[in-house]
Amino acid sequence: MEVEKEPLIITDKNEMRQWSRTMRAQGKTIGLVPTMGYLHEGHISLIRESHTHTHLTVVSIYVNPGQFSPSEDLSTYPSDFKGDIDKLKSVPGGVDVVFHPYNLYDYGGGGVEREVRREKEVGGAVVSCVEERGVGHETWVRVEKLEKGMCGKSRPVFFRGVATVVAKLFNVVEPDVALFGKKDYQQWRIIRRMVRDLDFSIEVIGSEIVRDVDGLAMSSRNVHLSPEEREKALSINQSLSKAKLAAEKGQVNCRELKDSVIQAVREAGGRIDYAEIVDQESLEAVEVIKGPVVFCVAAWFGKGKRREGDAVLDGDGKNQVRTYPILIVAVLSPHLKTLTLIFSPTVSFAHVQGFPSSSTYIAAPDVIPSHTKLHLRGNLVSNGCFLPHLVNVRIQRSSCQSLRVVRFSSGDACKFNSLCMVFPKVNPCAKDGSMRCYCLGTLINTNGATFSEWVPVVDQGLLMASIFLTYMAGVIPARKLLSSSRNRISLGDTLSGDALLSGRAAENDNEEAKLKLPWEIVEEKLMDALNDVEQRHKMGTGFKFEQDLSKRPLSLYAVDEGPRFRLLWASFQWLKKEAGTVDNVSAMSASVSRNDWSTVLSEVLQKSCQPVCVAWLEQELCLKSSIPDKVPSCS
Ligand SMILES: Nc1ncnc2c1ncn2[C@@H]1O[C@H](COP(=O)(O)OP(=O)(O)OP(=O)(O)O)[C@@H](O)[C@H]1O
Ligand SMILES: CC(C)(CO)[C@@H](O)C(=O)[O-]
Ligand code: BAL
Repeated sequence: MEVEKEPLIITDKNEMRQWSRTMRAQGKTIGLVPTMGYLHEGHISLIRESHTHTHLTVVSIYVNPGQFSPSEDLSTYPSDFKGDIDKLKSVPGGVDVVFHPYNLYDYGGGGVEREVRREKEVGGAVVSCVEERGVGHETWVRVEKLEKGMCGKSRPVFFRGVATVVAKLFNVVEPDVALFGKKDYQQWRIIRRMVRDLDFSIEVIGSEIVRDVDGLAMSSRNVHLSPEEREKALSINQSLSKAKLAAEKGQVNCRELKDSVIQAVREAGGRIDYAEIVDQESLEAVEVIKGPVVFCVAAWFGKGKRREGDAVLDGDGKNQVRTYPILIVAVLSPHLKTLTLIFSPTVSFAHVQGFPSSSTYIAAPDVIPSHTKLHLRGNLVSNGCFLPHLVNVRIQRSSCQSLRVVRFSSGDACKFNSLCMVFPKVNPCAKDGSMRCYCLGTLINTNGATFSEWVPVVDQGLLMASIFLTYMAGVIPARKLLSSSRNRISLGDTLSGDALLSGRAAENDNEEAKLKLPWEIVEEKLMDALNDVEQRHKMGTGFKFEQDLSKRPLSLYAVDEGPRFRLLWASFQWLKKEAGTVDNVSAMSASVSRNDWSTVLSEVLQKSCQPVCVAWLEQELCLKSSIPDKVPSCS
């Protein structure tokens, strides 16, 4: 096992708080990933997400007795602390601290742990294993409305215990950001509400569900499922996927959508706890889909073992392809060896290797883990034509995930015009909702394109979109690393999401940089990148354009290092100019709220994406020589 970083293990609350305060005094930001241990890829995805937001990451491992009633499975909850630490050691980027308290309800001498006989808790009293032990803890946080439905119905003390222990963790760890999985959708919403209502100064981020190779949402309790039960439990995800597809095709009647899921789960031998389509914010049941909703399901399989799953439906049942919460996008061409993918909604990165032929894929983001190497197998193009189709793609990783990929037919190319780009979390300031930008549709004129022309045109547009996302995600090479890691600055490396090479991440580390305004920092980095590229070209170590570039102007080769930085440069100038028109963004940076930022960014992006892409495309298509001699301006 390759050790990335040895986490510091802290068991004492006061020591934990002291560590956090020391780090914060040094200007470091802290991300907290609360867990109950027995870690899997779902947890790891939260850690990766944390890396994109903060300097340091704390993972708490604590099986909280406060959220279990005495009749629930506290005593059989799986645990393997040593195994957890081993997993955490090998997470890319590492974990700084594992907070593993023995008892978070120990206040030093006040309470007495004692056995209470089971009979005492029957009779309607709402008690958790904390009260049962008589430790004297009596303060609970309740998020009164949101906790009522779904899981709250069958587990009356659950959310009270979750909200309370998370509030305690927040007070002990004092994080800047906290990360939760949307697998437990209601829990995530409840924590967000608690943070808002109690004025915690913490950003709560929801992370997409990570599924196992068979499609089952990863979960610590899955270990209790027998292979047969596991197989049956897949009915939740499978029927939810069908319901999601039906909703995307226009089915807005929730009764019918729910019935189809309930029936499928029952037929597989599951006992439904709940199957609800609810408003994403209020969690109130919805009868007809008109806005953003989420379909939550919990069912029992086997002896009291339960699986949960959920699927976010985009509210507007009228739209079809357009309502995919895309992006991305693999841009695949036969001559390419690797290519960077950028996935929304987490704006994460991956290389694609070994793809078989020219194709463009749009992947459903809910099933894509971040930082993933993809290996596409089989002939994905049949009869020279793309059919809208779902295919399974294996991901090269020890724990394989399944990846749903939507292929578009050449006939669907027109639909592509109306595809909206979604920039959900282009930066940590983005709101929970998505920022939409319709720039691609008009840029790519696929009308009348033949099959062979269509792919490169679309590829080109998508790649440019990716570059924008990359820019916005802060993945611009850091100044201090440019010279020392020159040989690493290739298309793949630069976009790999490697925290070391990430402009935003490196920027956070750079004390000097903090003193400057964001625009200046980015400007400097870009200038360095461009100078670096030019120098390497002069020294003959840079990328050589293909001889026949002019014959294939839309080839992806046109977007190698130099052009890519020039596009970023052009984008930057445009963004700067646009930013000036909405207000002086540099000056605003210290004062605007995070939500204002996302609105500003959204507007700026919408106004600037298309013209800058067009300007850049014009520049690049006119390039006769292989060596760029000047930085183009797009104004
Ligand atoms: N498959 C997953 N994808 C994304 N996030 C997940 C996934 N599984 C768990 N999480 C998140 O990890 C955090 C810690 O969860 P927890 O330790 O309870 O694990 P779990 O797998 O959810 O356990 P359980 O089997 O009890 O449901 C929660 O925010 C949870 O939503
Ligand atoms: C948030 C949490 C760690 C609180 O104990 C738990 O409910 C979980 O792991 O989902
Ligand atoms: N992630 C859910 C924790 C629980 O079921 O207790």
